[in-house]
Amino acid sequence: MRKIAVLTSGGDAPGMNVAIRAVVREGIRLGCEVFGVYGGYEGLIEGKIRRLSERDVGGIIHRGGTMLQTSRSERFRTAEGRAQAVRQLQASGIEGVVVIGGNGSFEGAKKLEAEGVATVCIPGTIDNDMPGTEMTLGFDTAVNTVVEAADRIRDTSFSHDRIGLIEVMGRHSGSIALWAGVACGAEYVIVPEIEFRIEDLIRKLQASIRDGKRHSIILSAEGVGSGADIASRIKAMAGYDVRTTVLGHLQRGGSPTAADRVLGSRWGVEAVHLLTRGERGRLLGIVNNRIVAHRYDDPIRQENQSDISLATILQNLSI
Ligand SMILES: Nc1ncnc2c1ncn2[C@@H]1O[C@H](COP(=O)(O)OP(=O)(O)O)[C@@H](O)[C@H]1O
Ligand SMILES: O=P(O)(O)OC[C@H]1O[C@](O)(COP(=O)(O)O)[C@@H](O)[C@@H]1O
Ligand SMILES: [Mg+2]
Repeated sequence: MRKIAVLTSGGDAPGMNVAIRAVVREGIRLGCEVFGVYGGYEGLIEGKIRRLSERDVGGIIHRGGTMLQTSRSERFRTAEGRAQAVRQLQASGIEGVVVIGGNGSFEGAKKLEAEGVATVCIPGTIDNDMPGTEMTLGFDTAVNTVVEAADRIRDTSFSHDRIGLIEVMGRHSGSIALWAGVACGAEYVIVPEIEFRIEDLIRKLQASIRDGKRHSIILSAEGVGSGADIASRIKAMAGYDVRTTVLGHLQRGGSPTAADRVLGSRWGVEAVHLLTRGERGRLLGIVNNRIVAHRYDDPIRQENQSDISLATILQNLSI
């Protein structure tokens, strides 16, 4: 395979640029022509494809977002849209595509593979909700961003004897809330994977207050609903002063952590090696710090889908 392309799709994630850089530089090192598709699957349909040099991916290793930009493409969900995408690749003589994205993008990559295009998928999403991997690209950075914010909110919550409720991202996943919750010493975490009873939360807050601690940090994942609604219910039932912060897209940007930079580099290089060896239809992952490549048609185990044992640790360590 001599012509390969790389694209980013779905929600952006810190570290996507690192993976793009690795695909381009390793591809060229091995004698390939490497193309960037601009704007995810939507850009592919529109033929926004440009050859990239090693220099074109200089100065991006430390930058969040994706230099190729991304999209959520309704057209790519249709057979006509995908047929147009395949035609665009054929017109440029591209035989293999590295797709960097989340679970939706992975579904798209499987469809592209079924249409005859060789694909390898790199799990890139802050949500950490993909099968076959203990970690997704961008998750570590997002967790660190949340921890930094939560530390700041704890400072002011302590000063005012308040409850700080922080709503974090995770479309259907509590992973960010669980990891950041343990890391910032949160008193409570509310995630879609665990049934939430507001009475339990209020009992815990009351016990803290009886014990002389009058501030607490609660992390709620967006998948359980609005943090502001939960805060209103706490106020209505127990009368506590609760301030809500929705971190939102703050969590999606920013410079990737070293862990994400190393992961993105390893996956980018591996994706190129697979395609140039003719191994296609693979979803990359990391398990026990080893890079793995699952075949799309293998039953892919979820290695670490929201480790809810973290909620028990958090519960037992917070007082
Ligand atoms: N079942 C599917 N078939 C074809 N394309 C899909 C499918 N699911 C998702 N996609 C494509 O992948 C894009 C990104 O998916 P999305 O779920 O929004 O983000 P992410 O990949 O970050 O999880 C979608 O906008 C769509 O173009
Ligand atoms: O970019 P948008 O459209 O605001 O989407 C927000 C969603 O994207 C995420 O930030 C990341 O999810 P994906 O990587 O799967 O797209 C979710 O946590 C959130 O629910
Ligand atoms: Mg997703």
